[in-house]
Amino acid sequence: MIVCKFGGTSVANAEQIRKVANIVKSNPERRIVAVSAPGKRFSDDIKVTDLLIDLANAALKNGDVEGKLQKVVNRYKEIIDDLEIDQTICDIIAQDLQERVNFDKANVDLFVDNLKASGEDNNAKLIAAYFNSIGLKAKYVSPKEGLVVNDFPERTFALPEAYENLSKLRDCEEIVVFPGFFGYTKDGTLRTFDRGGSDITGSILAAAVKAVLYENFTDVDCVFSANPKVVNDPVGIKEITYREMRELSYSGFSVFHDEALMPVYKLGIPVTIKNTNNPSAPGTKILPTRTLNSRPVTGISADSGFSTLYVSKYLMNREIGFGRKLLQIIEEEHISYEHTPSGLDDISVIIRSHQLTPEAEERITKRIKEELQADDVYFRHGFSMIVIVGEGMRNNTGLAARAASAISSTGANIEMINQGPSEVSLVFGVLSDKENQILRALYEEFFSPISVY
Ligand SMILES: Nc1ncnc2c1ncn2[C@@H]1O[C@H](COP(=O)(O)OP(=O)(O)O)[C@@H](O)[C@H]1O
Ligand SMILES: N[C@@H](CC(=O)OP(=O)(O)O)C(=O)O
Repeated sequence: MIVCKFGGTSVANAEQIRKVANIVKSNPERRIVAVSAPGKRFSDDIKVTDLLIDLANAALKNGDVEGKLQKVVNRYKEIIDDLEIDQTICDIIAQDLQERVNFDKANVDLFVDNLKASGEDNNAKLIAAYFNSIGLKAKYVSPKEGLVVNDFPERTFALPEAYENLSKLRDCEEIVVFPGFFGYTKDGTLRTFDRGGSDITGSILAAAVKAVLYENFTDVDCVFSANPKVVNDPVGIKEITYREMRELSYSGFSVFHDEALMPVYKLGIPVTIKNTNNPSAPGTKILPTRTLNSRPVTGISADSGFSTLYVSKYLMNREIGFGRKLLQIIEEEHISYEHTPSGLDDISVIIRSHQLTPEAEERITKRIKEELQADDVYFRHGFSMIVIVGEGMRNNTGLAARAASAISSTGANIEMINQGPSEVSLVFGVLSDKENQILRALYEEFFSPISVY
């Protein structure tokens, strides 16, 4: 049994949904299909999820609810008309959206989650109806039927019982069409995963039914060794390990959500990234292990939106518990951290900037000064992390020097270097203004002139 996930670009309009049906039809092993909300049809288009966030904000601030709701309905209506499926589904979608707009607004996050999730929920109903209209026996299955997630406000994740509950989908006679991106808490509250979280749903389903393969369909032939929107014609990756992919998707390879690897990783279920627009291309295989080739670096990613908290104190290294106390102050603000590069008397904590507010920064700074008697404490913003990843890196000397020299050729200053103990990745913190230039310079250093798949 194969679980497939089709991303927003693969279900953005009627033409794409026809391709999805053909892909599902072409292999009888494809029994479970997770779908996203309609995504971008062209580069300046707006994803349905973003239209829904806009609608939710209008509902919260007494904005143009009717106009924004109609915009969402129109996206579905166009698809329904083109696919020539029963029009009643359009009325069902309009009514569903109206009900969600009238939902309790006491908890703003849960209200927005409820509207956001309708993008995939309604698309799954629509796609199941289309499959049936062309004789492909299919059934819409709601995440209410077992995708149990944890309670608010912690980051959303599937509880262990979700896997047991969803395992029964194995026995479904029809093709299961399952909406991505959300689940329900034990008391029936809807919660979404992070943006891009339909990848996570597909992975949970694959693990639950113990699929032989999780196929993730998107709009590129494979995972490339660098973002194709920044680097011209990057090398395609044929095989990549879970941990290489985890590092790369964490730090900018938006093609696959980093949290989506966990459920399949535990069971060793292989993942392939494939193109809905070119399904015969072999795609990229994500596997527990791979044979190393002559190239030490598998991919280079870059992501912006980082801040650093800098703390210095003379004789910090002698003070037992300094690091723990510092991280506890951050924990008490419900903030997670990414890296902690340190010297003898100073330490930096790298944090995703979206978690910070001026008030939180002030509180943290004050507490570190008062409680830890630090000499110097301040935040800096506007950083990017550039990550070089490869299982072959640990057997290669001089790699960090080559990377540093490529970065310095752009005139950028390296603000931070971090190498994890597994030596599968090397992280450089730089100011964001040179991010793309640095990515291109590093690509040139490690991949040119080789440009074949
Ligand atoms: N290293 C990479 N390899 C392939 N695609 C990448 C990479 N980095 C970023 N991307 C982008 O990821 C996009 C696919 O992800 P996404 O937009 O989430 O698709 P979907 O709609 O299928 O969920 C590609 O169109 C590509 O621009
Ligand atoms: N629609 C949601 C979830 C998702 O996974 O979408 P996509 O498959 O288009 O990345 C989002 O935009 O975040």
